[in-house]
Amino acid sequence: MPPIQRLRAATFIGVAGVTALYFFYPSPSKSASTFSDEPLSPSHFTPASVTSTESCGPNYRLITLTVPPKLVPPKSSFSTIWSVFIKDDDIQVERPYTPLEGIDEHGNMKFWIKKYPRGEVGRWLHSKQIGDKVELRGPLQTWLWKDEAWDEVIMISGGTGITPFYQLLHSTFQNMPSKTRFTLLHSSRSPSEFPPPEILVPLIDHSRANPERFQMRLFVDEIEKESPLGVTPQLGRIDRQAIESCLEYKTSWWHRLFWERRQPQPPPKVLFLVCGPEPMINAIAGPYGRNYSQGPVLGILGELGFTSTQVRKL
Ligand SMILES: Cc1cc2nc3c(=O)[nH]c(=O)nc-3n(C[C@H](O)[C@H](O)[C@H](O)COP(=O)(O)OP(=O)(O)OC[C@H]3O[C@@H](n4cnc5c(N)ncnc54)[C@H](O)[C@@H]3O)c2cc1C
Repeated sequence: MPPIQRLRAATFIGVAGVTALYFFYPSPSKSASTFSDEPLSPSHFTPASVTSTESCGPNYRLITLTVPPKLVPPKSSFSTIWSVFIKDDDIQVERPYTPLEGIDEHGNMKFWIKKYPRGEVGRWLHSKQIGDKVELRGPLQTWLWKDEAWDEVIMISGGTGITPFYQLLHSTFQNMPSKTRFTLLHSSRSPSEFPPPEILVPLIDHSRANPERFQMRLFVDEIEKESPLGVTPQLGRIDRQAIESCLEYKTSWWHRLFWERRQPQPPPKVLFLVCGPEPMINAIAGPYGRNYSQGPVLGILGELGFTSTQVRKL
């Protein structure tokens, strides 16, 4: 074979080998071992049992997975906001899911899980019955919440994107008092796709009891029936006006007139957290960068002049 052909053949074999290695070599996470007597950890899988599974709308289920209480690590191992990887044993793929209220001392974790028509792990989890075993590993840090770092936190979610925000709010409401003010703007396609009462009722109750600390607004693309739970959602997408209205300073006129004029206040430290389907993230905060890095702040928040230190895409 002439040298040029030999070089071409060697290059072809090299490229094919690297490509095959990329696709077929097991990643360390998926091939992590399973231990049934070691505490829950990100580095190995732990068997959990399905202890509850209930339908809440055509494509949604609330599923509780339980690990033996002796395998629950100390509370200090879990920092809000965290998730676990759940492994679909049939095809050996894993996806992250967010325990709504973290984990309790009995080893229970409750999840709100959506099934997509061609989605692998969501459909597999929906098919599981009480008593079935599911392997999971974690906790994995989705994003680390630091109390007192922000005056105002504005969370914008679509669909199951509300789950990390529910975990954050559930944990901060329990650990009162925090001075941070929270606003949640959540959007679903229609009222029948709203998060279930287990998620919405505690949030609505908290916003009614503590309006100065927590406000929430629900948005829908279409209204096909009366909204549940006595909340009136706004028709349409979360737009620039909805976001700007969260930023209006919420104090009485006499406070502004007599107090702030004498004591000029520094601007509040505002943080935006955004979680949901990609088109929504793109419109609100601009697309992710390569390999799910944050990318620049574009979209509505970019237009409003917010920077990467003030915006986090989860
Ligand atoms: C940190 C983190 C926490 C998460 N927590 C939760 C949670 O608590 N509950 C939950 O239900 N999901 C959660 N997710 C999403 C979850 O990990 C999976 O991406 C989702 O369940 C789809 O996986 P799948 O295997 O079923 O579908 P795949 O096989 O990955 O996708 C198959 C099809 O579904 C479509 N699809 C997949 N995801 C979406 C989407 N988000 N929007 C629109 N179409 C989509 C794809 O376009 C594709 O056509 C979380 C994701 C992250 C990163």
